[in-house]
Amino acid sequence: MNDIPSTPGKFKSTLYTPRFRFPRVTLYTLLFLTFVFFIHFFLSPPSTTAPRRGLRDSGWDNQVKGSAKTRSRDNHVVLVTGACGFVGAHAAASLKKRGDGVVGIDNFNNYYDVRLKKMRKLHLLDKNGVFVIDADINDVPILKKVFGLVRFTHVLHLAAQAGVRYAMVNPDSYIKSNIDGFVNLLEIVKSLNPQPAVVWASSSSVYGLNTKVPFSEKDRTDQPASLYAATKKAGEEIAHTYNHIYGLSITGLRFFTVYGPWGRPDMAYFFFTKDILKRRTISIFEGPEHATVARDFTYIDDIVKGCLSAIDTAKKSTGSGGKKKGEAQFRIINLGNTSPVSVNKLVSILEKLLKVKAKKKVVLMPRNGDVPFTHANISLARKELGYRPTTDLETGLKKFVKWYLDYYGGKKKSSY
Ligand SMILES: O=C(O)[C@H]1O[C@H](OP(=O)(O)OP(=O)(O)OC[C@H]2O[C@@H](n3ccc(=O)[nH]c3=O)[C@H](O)[C@@H]2O)[C@H](O)[C@@H](O)[C@H]1O
Repeated sequence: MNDIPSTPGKFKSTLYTPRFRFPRVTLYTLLFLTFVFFIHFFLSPPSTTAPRRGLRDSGWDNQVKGSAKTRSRDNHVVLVTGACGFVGAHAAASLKKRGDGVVGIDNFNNYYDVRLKKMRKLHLLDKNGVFVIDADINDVPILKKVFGLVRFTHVLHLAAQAGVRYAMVNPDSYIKSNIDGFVNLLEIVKSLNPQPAVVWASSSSVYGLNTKVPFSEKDRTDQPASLYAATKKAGEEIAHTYNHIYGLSITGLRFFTVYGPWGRPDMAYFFFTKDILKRRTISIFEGPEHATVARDFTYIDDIVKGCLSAIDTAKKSTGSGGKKKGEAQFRIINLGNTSPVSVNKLVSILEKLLKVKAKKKVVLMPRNGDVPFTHANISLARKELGYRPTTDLETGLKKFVKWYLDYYGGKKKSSY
């Protein structure tokens, strides 16, 4: 009976009920803020610059998952970094064509013509259903998001700052991509469960001033001639550390001067072609005492076969969540052509294919990171990967020139 109010409207209770009243000013402020919030939320136009590319893109997750779907019995799901680079685009397309799940990532930097990277994406990747995330490998949140969306079995790490001579112009970019970026990627990969196996691009340039030919993986690689080479060599040591501490399965492939259709415009065979067609003088390097400068030019299709086979023969990583559970595979393998060709010969093949006589000047090789000679011993690649390069320079350049003329044929007035 005690609870029945004695007077209508009043509760007689022993419980203390605080009577709270907003001060008038606070109430008005709250009402005003709520009004502003609703106006902003419902009426403001959608932002055109997401705070971090991709993270707020609602279509992105599904595209990544779709692209990662595998049709092969091996169930390989591969993240390809540098997917719109020369080797990356070809490798990602080949993986997808054979039924692997493939997701690409590329930062589309402007080291060379970005349009070429976009055209590789269009012609080699979009066409084959490879989705490419526009992001840098130093972007931790993006990488974490991608690895959270998809359980990759392999990472084919081809993103890098390439080119030996440019290292004197922009040294920082080599550290950012080839060291920071690589470590960043490995840091994330090592903490995954399960950890994917890593296959990545090292370089013939690690042989530096080595004079013992052909270059074998056992030869010394402690005399780099360029910062590019030094960062690739550092990459090999870093890879070893992550293999040793965390049980990551890692294969480093030492590529020897890769060339072919959709190639890199900073490479000699590419800009020689352009300059010969434009009747500009090209410089042919020679060593001291007129020594011939030569390269073990390797055709892109052979390199791609080597990459795919490295993925297929990669053993599983043994660690998980950052803890090593046993010894893991660690490999470093040359991917070359085993038949060096002089730069002079390269030019004479181009002259024949282009039907234009080159204007040449022979100059002493500048001290800018170049080495006089490369020649791969590929015994290990044969044994480990069943690698057998089949394209000689003349055949490969023929395919390159055909592509070049098709690609640039319609762009006569552009300044490519
Ligand atoms: O195997 C690698 O790991 C590297 O291969 C490639 O480097 P390189 O083998 O040096 O190719 P590239 O520059 O095309 O010069 C070819 C030849 O032309 C000579 N050369 C060059 C320029 C010039 O003006 N004149 C000239 O004679 C020059 O002296 C050389 O003999 C990649 O760029 C590099 O990123 C890396 O992947």
